[in-house]
Amino acid sequence: MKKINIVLFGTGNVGSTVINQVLAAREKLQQEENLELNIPVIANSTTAFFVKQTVNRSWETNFSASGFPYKISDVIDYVTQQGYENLVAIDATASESFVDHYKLLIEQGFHVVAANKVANTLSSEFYEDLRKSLRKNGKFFYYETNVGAGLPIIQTLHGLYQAGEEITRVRGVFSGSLSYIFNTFSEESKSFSEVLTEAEKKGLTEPDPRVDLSGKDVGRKLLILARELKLKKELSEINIQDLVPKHLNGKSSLKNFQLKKHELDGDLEKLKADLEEDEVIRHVGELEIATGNLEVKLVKEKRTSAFGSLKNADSSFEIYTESYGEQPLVIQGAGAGAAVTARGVVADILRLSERLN
Ligand SMILES: NC(=O)c1ccc[n+]([C@@H]2O[C@H](COP(=O)([O-])OP(=O)(O)OC[C@H]3O[C@@H](n4cnc5c(N)ncnc54)[C@H](O)[C@@H]3O)[C@@H](O)[C@H]2O)c1
Ligand SMILES: N[C@@H](CCO)C(=O)O
Repeated sequence: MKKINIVLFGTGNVGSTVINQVLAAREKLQQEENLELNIPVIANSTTAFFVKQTVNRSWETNFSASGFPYKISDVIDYVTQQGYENLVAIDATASESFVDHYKLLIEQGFHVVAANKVANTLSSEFYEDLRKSLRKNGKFFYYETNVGAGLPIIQTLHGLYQAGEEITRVRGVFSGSLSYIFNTFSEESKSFSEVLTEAEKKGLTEPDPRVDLSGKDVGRKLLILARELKLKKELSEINIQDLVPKHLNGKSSLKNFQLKKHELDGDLEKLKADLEEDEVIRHVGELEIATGNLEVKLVKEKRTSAFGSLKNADSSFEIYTESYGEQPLVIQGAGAGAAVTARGVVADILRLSERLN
């Protein structure tokens, strides 16, 4: 039986769902694939919980009762003492600083699966350095959920690129959160801030929704795709329409933003009032390969158009290539949400496990 040992960082919406999905799939994987997925360590920003083999369905209670403050070195020492094989670190945090541990984890024997987009969107130098470290240590890095949550965007684009296909343009509603927000705001007579609160409660937004509203999250996704296509780009080079007023971002706290988010309502109400009867607002990202132009913006779309008819938290990605010609390859479906994202993380773990002994 092949054994995979998962160390999961981030027990929020996505991370906790990953644990539950792995536990639910364990028996079937053992019987059908001869594969044993264990989760001996789970950790959030302050607390870790270690067990000998794997956490069980009472993990939340056990984590609260027996978790303890930890440092990353405690986790490494523990898995080393236990002699675990096939170690996989899952980054289900949204942390800007957790990625500083990747190199150490890789050097200490971990493969990495990340829902967190930060590692792929820091400087090109960090990006290349991380890949050098993976090659040097014979480790793998999977991050399909970085773009389109559970949708197979990165693997599709990567496969086309590797196969020699000329990709000319990628255009899409990249953000599941903003899709939900603008789909709902365009249709219903609720204020923008009310709809935003709804999206937050449904676990569709980033932990800090300003990361979505500022366009940074979609900017990150564009950058990740651009880098898959070997374009040398930085986040600062993307033209991003920012929906958050300056005084509510930057040094201003998340708490202050939550108190004052109704200040966004005026501008967005005005945009909505300017729509024709057959139009809706959509948040799109565009990547033009020939010019290297990456752009994130709000647009007006006809209700009947491909993007105009999107529902719920659906994302839609149009990939224009030489062989597909005028009609792009389209990938569409829920672009945010804990269940679909966690499923994408579990699928990454399984793809990774196929490459391990
Ligand atoms: N929610 C979605 O639809 C979706 C889709 C695709 C990708 N993602 C990505 O998944 C990640 C998690 O999103 P979420 O909605 O579950 O967030 P969340 O806020 O619900 O959970 C984040 C978790 O990370 C933990 N954490 C923070 N800093 C940490 C650190 N330094 N070390 C260990 N743990 C730390 C927190 O304690 C918390 O448990 C984000 O990077 C997000 O961009 C989310
Ligand atoms: N906030 C993100 C979650 C998935 O990364 C989105 O809307 O797409």
